[in-house]
Amino acid sequence: MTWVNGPIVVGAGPAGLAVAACLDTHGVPSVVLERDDCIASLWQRRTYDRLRLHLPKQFCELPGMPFPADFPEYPSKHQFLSYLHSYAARFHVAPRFNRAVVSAQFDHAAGLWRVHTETSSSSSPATAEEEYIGRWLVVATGENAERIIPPEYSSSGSSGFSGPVSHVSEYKSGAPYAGKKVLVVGCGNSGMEVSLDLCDHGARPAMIVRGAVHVLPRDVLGVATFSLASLLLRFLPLRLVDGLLVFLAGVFLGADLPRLGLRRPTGAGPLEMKNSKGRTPVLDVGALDKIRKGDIEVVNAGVKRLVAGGAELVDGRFVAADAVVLATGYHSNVPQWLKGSECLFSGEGYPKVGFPEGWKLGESGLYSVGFTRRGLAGVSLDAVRVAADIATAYHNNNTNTNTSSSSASV
Ligand SMILES: Cc1cc2nc3c(=O)[nH]c(=O)nc-3n(C[C@H](O)[C@H](O)[C@H](O)COP(=O)(O)OP(=O)(O)OC[C@H]3O[C@@H](n4cnc5c(N)ncnc54)[C@H](O)[C@@H]3O)c2cc1C
Ligand SMILES: NC(=O)C1=CN([C@@H]2O[C@H](COP(=O)(O)OP(=O)(O)OC[C@H]3O[C@@H](n4cnc5c(N)ncnc54)[C@H](OP(=O)(O)O)[C@@H]3O)[C@@H](O)[C@H]2O)C=CC1
Ligand SMILES: O=C(O)C(=O)Cc1c[nH]c2ccccc12
Repeated sequence: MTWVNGPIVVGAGPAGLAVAACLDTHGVPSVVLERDDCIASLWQRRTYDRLRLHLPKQFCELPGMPFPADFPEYPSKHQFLSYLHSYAARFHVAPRFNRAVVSAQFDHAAGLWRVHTETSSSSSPATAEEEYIGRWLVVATGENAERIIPPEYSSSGSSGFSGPVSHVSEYKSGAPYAGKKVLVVGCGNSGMEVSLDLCDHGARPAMIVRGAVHVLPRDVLGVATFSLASLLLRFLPLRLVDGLLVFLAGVFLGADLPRLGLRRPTGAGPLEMKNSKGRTPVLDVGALDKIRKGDIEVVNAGVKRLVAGGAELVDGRFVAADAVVLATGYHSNVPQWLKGSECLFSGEGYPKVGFPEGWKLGESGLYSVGFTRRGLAGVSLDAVRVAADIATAYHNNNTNTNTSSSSASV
């Protein structure tokens, strides 16, 4: 059992690093528990080679340390990772790796959090278990903790398809797919960008687009669309900004998107959709051109099941494929390990109280960082608030403890 004098932070992605760094600047020690063997494992292990930040860098930096001045407006994943390594070093964040939190529960009698971890190593079949105990628990496991594999693509849902079926989190580049027909499922940023990458590597992608999607230009006349939106949001209501974004998309991307198979949702606009449903608008970095040229085929139907040589669609059609890449999204894993806090976290693993309040959850010392569907900017906002709140309690607590212990010793 390990007593933690300070908060226990679960997850060493940007959110865990940011909150631990902010705590450090407040003079509060913390223990960061990470299931993987490195920081920012989503970025390091589960993303493709060509990935760049798709918001301008000023919206993606963590509290207390700007990106190096020579970074481009949209840093590459390698640049982002080198920034994160420097960030962790600068703020003395040294996570405990290979510790997957399997349960965390508040012990009401003791007024403390009890956190259990498991370590499985490839060299030994035995699983090591540990218990950490502390007054505060910070959930920083992210909105993208687990990949989504829809049932029609699971081995039990498919019959006779012999090609590889993988999730986009395993995709590095299109090189192994050269000359192959690849079914890409999903048209979020991952599906669009992987389809583009497959084209660039001489593969032939067909992209399953079963619903509607907001596509925006990443930049408009050299200005980042996101910067423009952030500026407009200072003066105008969200609905109006969304209307302007859709108008700009029509002007700069063309009015033929529905004809290409990319229908825009009729209800919520792009930012409203991001905030309410977590569905990020696609920021186009070149896939649209490839769709227009016919290099990426858009298939407007869901898949019923995978069969020999391809996929049977729900409308009865057949699409040939040698391989399938699932760009079907991610989900939070908080309900799997956070016990007894169902009144605070939804079944989907998000705080029940929405932005901007969801960073502090109840009175038991439970906090969350990175669940506001606002990307890295949201992470930073949460981290600053959480660290300041915990620091106040930590320093008050220490003052009281010191006073009582010194008076006891008198
Ligand atoms: C491909 C991709 C690109 C993105 N690009 C951008 C972008 O350009 N700009 C932007 O603002 N946002 C972007 N995002 C949003 C993304 O959510 C953030 O970039 C960021 O990674 C969120 O940080 P996080 O720490 O909350 O989550 P993560 O980066 O997912 O980190 C969570 C950490 O918790 C660990 N963990 C999970 N469960 C456990 C457990 N039970 N026990 C211990 N550890 C655990 C994980 O291994 C991981 O290291 C992108 C997301 C994806 C998937
Ligand atoms: N920085 C960058 O450049 C990048 C950022 N990202 C970010 O990562 C996060 C995750 O993105 P992404 O991986 O694209 O996931 P998303 O959740 O954004 O998209 C999932 C896609 O899969 C589709 N889908 C889900 N289930 C099925 C199914 N059973 N059959 C057919 N289609 C299905 C969805 O369509 P439907 O609407 O029909 O459910 C949707 O199009 C986002 O926030 C995104 O912005 C991702 C890549 C690059
Ligand atoms: O790329 C992502 O996943 C992000 O979460 C970044 C992001 C936060 N808010 C947005 C609004 C529009 C497009 C991207 C984002």
